[in-house]
Amino acid sequence: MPAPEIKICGLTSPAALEAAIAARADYAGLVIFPPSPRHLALADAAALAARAAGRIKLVGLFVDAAESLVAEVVAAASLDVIQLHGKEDPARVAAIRAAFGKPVWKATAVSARDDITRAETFAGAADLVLFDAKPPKGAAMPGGLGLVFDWTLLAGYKAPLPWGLAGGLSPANVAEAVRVTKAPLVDVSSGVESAPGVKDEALIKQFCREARAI
Ligand SMILES: O=C(O)c1ccccc1NCC(=O)[C@H](O)[C@H](O)COP(=O)(O)O
Repeated sequence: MPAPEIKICGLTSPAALEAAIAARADYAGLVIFPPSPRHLALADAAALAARAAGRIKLVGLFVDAAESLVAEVVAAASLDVIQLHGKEDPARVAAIRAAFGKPVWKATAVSARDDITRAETFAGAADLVLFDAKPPKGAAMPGGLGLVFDWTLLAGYKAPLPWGLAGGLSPANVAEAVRVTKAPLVDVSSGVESAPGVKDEALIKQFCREARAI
C-alpha cells in the first residue's frame, strides 16, 4: 500500500508553512472562514501563497462561500484546489468546479455508514470527497474541531471517487487510522497545534513521519 498524501490544514504563519514543506506534506490548507481561529485575510493568504508557490500545493478552504469570495481568493492566492466544507450540494460543487476550472474537494460529515453512502452523490461533481467527523449540533465550525469518527466505517471501502480522511488525526493516531482505513490522503489541523490556530512545527514533522510509517 502506498503512503497516503498529506494535507496540513489551517496554516497561518510562514514558519508553519515552511515546516509543512520541510516535512514533504503534499498540500497546505488555507482557511477562509472568519469564525475560524485559522481564518486568513486576503492579504495574508496571498503572502503565504507567494511563499508556497511551486513548493507545495495550496488548498483554499471555504464554507458556503459566495462565488465572488472564492474568485477573490483564487486570484490573490493562485490556489491549486478549492475545498468546500459547508452544506454545498452536488450542483453547487459542480458549478464551482466549472466556474474556476480547478479541482474541487468536498468535505462531508460522518457519524454513520449512511453518511459515507450519501457522499457518493458527489461523484462526477467533486474531484475528491473528504470524510470528516460530524460536528456536534450548534458547533460554531463544521471542521477543525479535533473530533474522530469510527474509522472502521471506511475499512475495505470501495470508493467511486478519490477520497481522504480527516477528523481528530494527530501524530499519535494517524498510523493506526491509515492502517484501518487505507486512506489515500490524510488531513490534519488541530492535531498539529499547540493552541487553536497555532501550528506546532515539531508536531507537523511528527505527523508526516507517522502518516508514512505503514
Ligand atoms: O480548520 C478550521 O478552522 C476549519 C473551519 C471551518 C471548516 C473547516 C475547517 N477545517 C477543515 C479541515 O480541513 C480540517 O483539517 C479537518 O476538518 C480536520 O480538522 P481536525 O479535526 O482539527 O484535524
